Order: sequence, then C-alpha cells, then structure tokens
Amino acid sequence: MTKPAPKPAILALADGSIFRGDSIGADGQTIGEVVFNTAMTGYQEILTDPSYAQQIVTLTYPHIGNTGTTPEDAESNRVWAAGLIIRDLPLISSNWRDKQPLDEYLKENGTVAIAGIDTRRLTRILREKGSQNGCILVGDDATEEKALELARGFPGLKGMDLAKVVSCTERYEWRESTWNLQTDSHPEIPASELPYHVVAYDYGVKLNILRILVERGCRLTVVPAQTPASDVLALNPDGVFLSNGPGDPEPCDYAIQAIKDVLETDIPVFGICLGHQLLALASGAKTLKMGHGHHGANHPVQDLDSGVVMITSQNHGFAVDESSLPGNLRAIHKSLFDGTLQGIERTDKDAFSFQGHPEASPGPHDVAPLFDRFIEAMAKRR
Ligand SMILES: NC(=O)CC[C@H](N)C(=O)O
Repeated sequence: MTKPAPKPAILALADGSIFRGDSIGADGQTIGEVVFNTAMTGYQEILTDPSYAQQIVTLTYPHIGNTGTTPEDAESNRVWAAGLIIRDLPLISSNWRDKQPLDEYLKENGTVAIAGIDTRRLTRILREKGSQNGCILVGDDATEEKALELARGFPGLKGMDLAKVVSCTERYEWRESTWNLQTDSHPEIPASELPYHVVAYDYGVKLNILRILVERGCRLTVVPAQTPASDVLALNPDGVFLSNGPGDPEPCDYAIQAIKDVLETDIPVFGICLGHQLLALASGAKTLKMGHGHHGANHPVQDLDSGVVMITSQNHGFAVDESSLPGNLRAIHKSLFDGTLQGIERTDKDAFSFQGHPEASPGPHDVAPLFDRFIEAMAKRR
C-alpha cells in the first residue's frame, strides 16, 4: 500500500527566514523556540524529554526515523517537544525493537513536524543569530505571511515558568530500574532492596534519571514542582533530587524558596540541568539566557579538580553565570566548547549539581559517576 502524498508545510523563523518542506506529523500549526540538536541517535528520547516543552527541535543528523519508535525509549508519557524539523525521513524504519514508524508516532502524538528542508542552512542561521522563535504551518492554504506572523507572536522562553506546567500533579512512588537484558524489561525492585529514600522534585523529570537512582539503591517519592519543603522534609528523606525541566529557571520562585528551605538542613541535594540552575539561584547566584544553548551528545566537559575531560549529553538554553557565584558556591565543571559553567557544589553543604545529563539515554555515560557521589553523600550522613 502506498502512502498518500505528504501535505506541504512551511517553517518560518522570526528573523524572516522561510523554509518549505513536507509535513510528516500532525496537521495544524505550532510555535516555539527553534533549537538545533547535534545528537546522531536518540530522537525519541529528545521528543519525549519534558525539557523541550515550547521548543521546536531540528536535528542536524540528516536521516531521522531509521529505527522507528518504541514505548521503551520514551523519557515521559508523551511527546513534549513543540515540533520536529528534519532533513529526511526514511521510506521504511527497520529495527528489532521498532513498534511504530516515526511519522505515525508524531501524528498519534499530535506533533507538528516538517521534513525535506535544508537543516544545514537552518542550523547555520541558529548558530550565527542564536535560537529563533519560529512556526511550522501545515496545509495547502498555509502562507509564508501567516507562518511569519505566528513565529513573531511567540513571546520567547525568557521569563517563562514551564516547570510547574509539565510537572506531575500528584506525588507518586517509583521503584522501576534500568533496562535488564536478561528479562527484557525495566524491573520493579522491592522496597526492601532499596536502602535510600530520595524525594525527587519533578520539574519535568526524565524517566531514565529515576531508573538510574533506583539501580543505585534509591526508593523514590516523586513530588510536584510546587510542593513546599515542609512536605518534603516530613517524608524524612535521605536525599533530595532536583530534576531537569523546561523554560527559564528564574521565575520558578516556589522552587527556589523550597530549595533554600531544604538547604537549611543537612540532607544531601543533587540537581540536574534545570535542577542545577535552581540550586544556583537558591544559593544566591544568577542565571542567564545563552545564544543558541547546548543541545547534543558530544559536548566535552572538564572536571576542574581532576582535569579529566568527559563527553556529555547536553540540553539547555540557560546557564548559571559564573561571575555571580557567591562565596559558598564553587565551580567544579566547565564546558570546553564555550567555557560556560557546567557544575557547582556548595562548600558549606552536601549539595552539588550538573548542567548536562549524566543519565543520558542512549548515552554517553562519562558523567554517570555523579550519581555515585549523591549515594555516597547519603551513606556518609547515616
Ligand atoms: N534540560 C533542562 O533541564 C533544561 C533547563 C532549562 N530549561 C534550560 O533550557 O536551560
């Protein structure tokens, strides 16, 4: 059976750039901040990462969709990226784990997506001018004027608090571990085998973070972003985890206050990405919006104490301003691409955080030992 001819689609950037291609996702329109990601694999993990809420992602790797999709690779229960832009969708997807081709998956998730455009030209524009607000418009009646008007109507991510929008609404327990090749599943570990109780703030958490914490012996209580510290402390946790998430960290005043309150105690705290930025803000540092941010899976980061260079997965458009670090915050990691701050620790508390993604699936895993540091801090406090 042949597929029906794709509908035409237009991508417009706020700077006036226009690209024409084919729709490979849902009908309609989408607006957001357009960012480029240089990872060669992991398109499904990227689409389902809640940190991409209100962002339209273009992938620089030209062939996307080769291995199809599978529910096992999702980082949350839905697609969060506002849209997808690719060069080429293969005619067939082929993999032993493939359950659904990418275009069908996008349609089912209501995700607007465009293929067949020059993603190299697009990436050059984003790299030179910085991330742009943009719009994808689908259909025979789509016009460049309309797409441009919609792109320019997007207010931009600066000042946008999205953590509370994507967060869970009810607290839940989590004991599912990382993939087990023998059982071909994510096994549920009995609470009796999990010695540490960690409360994880869900600002848009990726499931692989929760699974890696379980693998390392943590029983998790995941709580909504706006949970006050008093409720968290009442659970008597061994450690508090601050998750990744979308949007600007600065307006998340509820989270900044809760982290300040947790830091009044001696409970170990570990933050990833948005959680890293929030730990910095709660400690008195400042954050800033970057030009085109970091989105990819090959970013070299240096451990400033050991000098060791690690290859990391990255996804952020804001960063902690190193010049704003107060006396009790120490820089411990730096990006070797642009020198921006990648990791901090409190000198007066067992609290530290990382800007990239030590949990990255499908990898790389060079910074995974940061999870061990959190476990060791909890063990020491006992
Ligand atoms: N992955 C994340 O947690 C991203 C953090 C934040 N939204 C940023 O863009 O910098």
